[in-house]
Amino acid sequence: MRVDIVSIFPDYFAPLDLSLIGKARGTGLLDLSVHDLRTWTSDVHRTVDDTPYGGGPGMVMRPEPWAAALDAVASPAAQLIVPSPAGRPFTQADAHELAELPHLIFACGRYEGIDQRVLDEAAARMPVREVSLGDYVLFGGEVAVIVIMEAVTRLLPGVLGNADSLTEESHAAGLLEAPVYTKPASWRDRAVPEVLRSGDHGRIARWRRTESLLRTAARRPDMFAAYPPESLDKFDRAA
Ligand SMILES: Nc1nc2cc(Br)ccc2s1
Repeated sequence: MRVDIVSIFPDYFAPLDLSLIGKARGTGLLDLSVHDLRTWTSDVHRTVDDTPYGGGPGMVMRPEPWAAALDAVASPAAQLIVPSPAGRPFTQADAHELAELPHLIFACGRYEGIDQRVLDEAAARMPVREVSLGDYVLFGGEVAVIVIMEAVTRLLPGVLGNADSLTEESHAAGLLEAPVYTKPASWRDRAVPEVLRSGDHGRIARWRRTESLLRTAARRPDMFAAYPPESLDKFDRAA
């Protein structure tokens, strides 16, 4: 997968040199380039913003540098991802979709955002997704891109050592993950649920599914309501 990130703060992406994303870059699973938007400015002050038409607070990112940047990094297979508080909610399903794509371009907005014509112009040549990571406002899109890059990269074949982890995790099957435990069997007088130490894999699977359903019902009624009723098995805590 090829990924191009355009930002006025390229140093924000140093974390993408670390851990499994850094390894994916090293092995060639991920071809990631980070670009400074100011590369495509033409004035001595390398200006990327200006005052908003219609008035209002703050500044808006100028279209010209963005148009030149996108022209420079685009490819016929590229899709543009723009984190925005006004975007569609980003979900695990979106992460799976993006993980299948050959080329992602991330545009990191700052200030009050990017001139809308940049997105309109881009949409004439490639799919454009404005995505939100939650109902809050950040200083810019950089942190959101790091989050999306983690969610997507871990789904790329070969990145996670144990691909099985992807089947059990939260949101994988439309449910939240069951609680997890490790040694010691008893810690500060708190014991690991006996079923998990029973060796009875059928019981363990039922217990985990029940815990997932209960957690989802309690913490994410929206997800629980969307869970297909035919998939609901009886709550069997006597697993
Ligand atoms: N939650 C989010 N806030 C912001 C702010 C800016 Br400025 C750009 C992108 C995003 S995504």
